[in-house]
Order: sequence, then structure tokens, then C-alpha cells
Amino acid sequence: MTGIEYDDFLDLAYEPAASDLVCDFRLEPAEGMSMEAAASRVASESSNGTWAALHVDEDELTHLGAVACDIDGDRVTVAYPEELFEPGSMPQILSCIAGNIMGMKAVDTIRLLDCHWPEGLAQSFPGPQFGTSVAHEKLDAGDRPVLATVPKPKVGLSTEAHVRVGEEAWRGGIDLLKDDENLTDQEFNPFEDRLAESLAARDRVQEDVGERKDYLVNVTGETTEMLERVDLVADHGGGFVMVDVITCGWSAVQSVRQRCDDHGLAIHAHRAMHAAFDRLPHHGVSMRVLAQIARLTGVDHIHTGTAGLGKLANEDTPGINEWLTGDLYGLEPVLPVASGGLHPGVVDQLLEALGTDIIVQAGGGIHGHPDGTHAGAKALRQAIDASVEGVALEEYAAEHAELETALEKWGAETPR
Ligand SMILES: O=C(O)[C@H](O)COP(=O)(O)O
Ligand SMILES: [Mg+2]
Repeated sequence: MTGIEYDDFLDLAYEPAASDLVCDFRLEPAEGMSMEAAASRVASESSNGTWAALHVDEDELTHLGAVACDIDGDRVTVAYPEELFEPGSMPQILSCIAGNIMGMKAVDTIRLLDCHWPEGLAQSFPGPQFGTSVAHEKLDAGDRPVLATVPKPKVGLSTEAHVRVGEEAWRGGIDLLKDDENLTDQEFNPFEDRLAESLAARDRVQEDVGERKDYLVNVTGETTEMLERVDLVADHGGGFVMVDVITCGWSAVQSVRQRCDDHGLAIHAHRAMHAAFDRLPHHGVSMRVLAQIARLTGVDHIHTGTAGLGKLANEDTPGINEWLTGDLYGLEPVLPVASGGLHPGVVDQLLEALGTDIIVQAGGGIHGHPDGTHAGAKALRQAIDASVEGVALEEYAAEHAELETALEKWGAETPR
């Protein structure tokens, strides 16, 4: 017999193996508990330990214990053996590394800051089907950012009004019409009507303007229902679906990813509710980790913030975007989405901060233009063109009336 003590999970001399999943945490131990004891409890509870010492027959035990292997101030590194995990199951992985430990009394606060994914575990997931390549595989954005818009008000428009707003925006130079996160299949704007009519409008606009356009229709719902909606999008000739990935849950995202593979559909991930996990800096799961999970489970785009230029609080957008587009054992890169309070007057600063390999989404920043949606869409496209060409917005506005009006209204201010 062997006794497993909860403080057996600390070994500061341990060097993680290449196959380990290595996680960085920030901890605040409970009163009266040392950092070492708290770190060991985290490694224990998130792998194969519990609060009490156990007595287990050595012959019956598979060694799956995690190791708290580094402590630096309030930072703790924990290495997990890959055998602890079910390959390809994001819920199972999260039940380890972001499970009971989030509410454990041994720590006052705990935040999962970053994960270093080993090759085997990363490759047990599909990753994106298209990722950044949507800009030229499904659209005609070339080297400029892809442009998207959400009709506002976010809910309440009839199908007809919704489609009209979309058509005006596409004609003004926007690539993607996007549903809002809380618009799915309500009575005032039913899913299938909106899908069919929007895609018919898309086809008309494409024919007229000679540029590919598409529609990010929000399929979010109960998983079986959501898969049926994915099939409908394919039946109607759409190229993308949108999913509220946090509210649906990662298991549902994995199911949608499989179904989208059958149809060649790209997935636009909205992150509504992410801030419940990542807004408090000392607790929860960072947006960086949520974005990593999104890439592994296979979304093609995900909202990652606006580098402080929009209406929502954001953590390290440039760093997250760099991870999403960097090397990950051959998995496709994800196209990051900047959204939330953007308007033409901040586009130059946005591209300076995040580069051009992004989607720029503006709702209020288009439909709030004094001359309406069509002019607002033109103003956003003009601001993008100016910034890509390296021309100052004010200078470009002298020749482009819609941009001039937008700059008069909003200047370069960041909204709240
Ligand atoms: O879902 C989104 O991305 C938001 O609705 C953005 O809207 P806004 O551009 O008006 O802030
Ligand atoms: Mg929204």
C-alpha cells in the first residue's frame, strides 16, 4: 500500500516532459496556507488527488498525478501528464485544469492564465477548417481586413428590415453581414426566413457589385437544433455559421465543427459571456486560454477585442491574436475579430495595433452614421482603404464625403 498525500504534488525540481500539458496559474492561497501547499493542492485536485491522503494499492494505480513544478511570486506552473486526458475532449480537459480548483477553499483566488499545449493533445483536435484563409477563399478581401456589420438594434428588427440593412451595408463595401449574439430564432425574425432572404439578397448584391459577400447567421441553440440549423445554412447556400461559443459550451462547438466539415462551412465565434470567466484579473480563466480552446476545437474566427479602442474591456488583444495566428503543430490559424464600439475614426489606430489580418466589425459605428447604413458602410471601407494605403484619415476624408461626416461625428474617440 502507498499513501498519497496532497502535498506529494509539489516538485520544484521537475522539468516538464514534452508531452505534458503545462498550465500557468495565478494563485492567492487561503489564509494560513503557504504558496507551496496551495500549489500542491491545485495540482492534486486538478489531477488525481483530493483533500485527504489516500491509501491505494500500488499495483492498481496508474500514475496520473500533476506536478506543481514552479513557483514565482503569485505564479504557479503545473505540469499534467498527457495520459490524464481524453484526446479530443475539451470538456474532459477543462474538468481537470479549470474544474474543482476554481472553487477550492485552499485558494482565495485562482486564475488559469496560459496553457502550453503538447503536440499529441493539440493534434487530437481538428483546429479551424479555413481560419485566416476565408479572406480569399470565401471572400474578396485580399490583403485588407475583412469587414463585418451587425444590424442594430441588436434584436427587434423584422426579417425585412434586417435584410434591408444588410443589403445596404454590403453595397456600401462590407463583406459580411453578422447576426447579433442574442438574435437566433425569435418570432419577430424567424431563423429560416432570415437565412433564406438574407442569402437571396447576398446573391443580388454579389451579382451587382462583383465582390463576394456572405452572411454570419447565428445558429446558437440547443445542440441538436443547432446542427439542424447548420444543415439549413448549407441547404440555402451560405458559407458561414455564427456560434456563441461560451454560452453553447465547447462540446456543442465540437459537434458544430464536425457538421461544418461535412458542408464546408466556416465558423464565426462570438464570445458573449467570456467576461464572466476572464474580467476579474485574479480569478477565472483568461481570454487567452478561451481563445486557445476556440482554435483547438476549430472555430475560424473569434472575437478577441479591440486593443482598448472600443466599448468593451479587453485583456491583451495583440498577444492573443499573435497566439491565434502563430504556429500550432500545423493547425490552421484563426482570424481574430475586433468588435465592440468601433467606428471609422479609430480604424487607423486599430490597424496600427493589430495589423490587417483581422475582421473589423462595426454595428453602431456604421448604422449610427448621420446619413444611414449605406453611408456608414462606405465610411468604414474608406477608413480601411486609407489606413491600408498609409494615408491619414483626415486627408482621405477631404476626398470622401462619407468618411468626412463620420469623422465630424465621432472624431477619434473611444466610446464607453
Ligand atoms: O456582437 C457584436 O460584435 C457587437 O454587437 C458589436 O456592436 P457594436 O459595433 O455596435 O458595438
Ligand atoms: Mg453584439
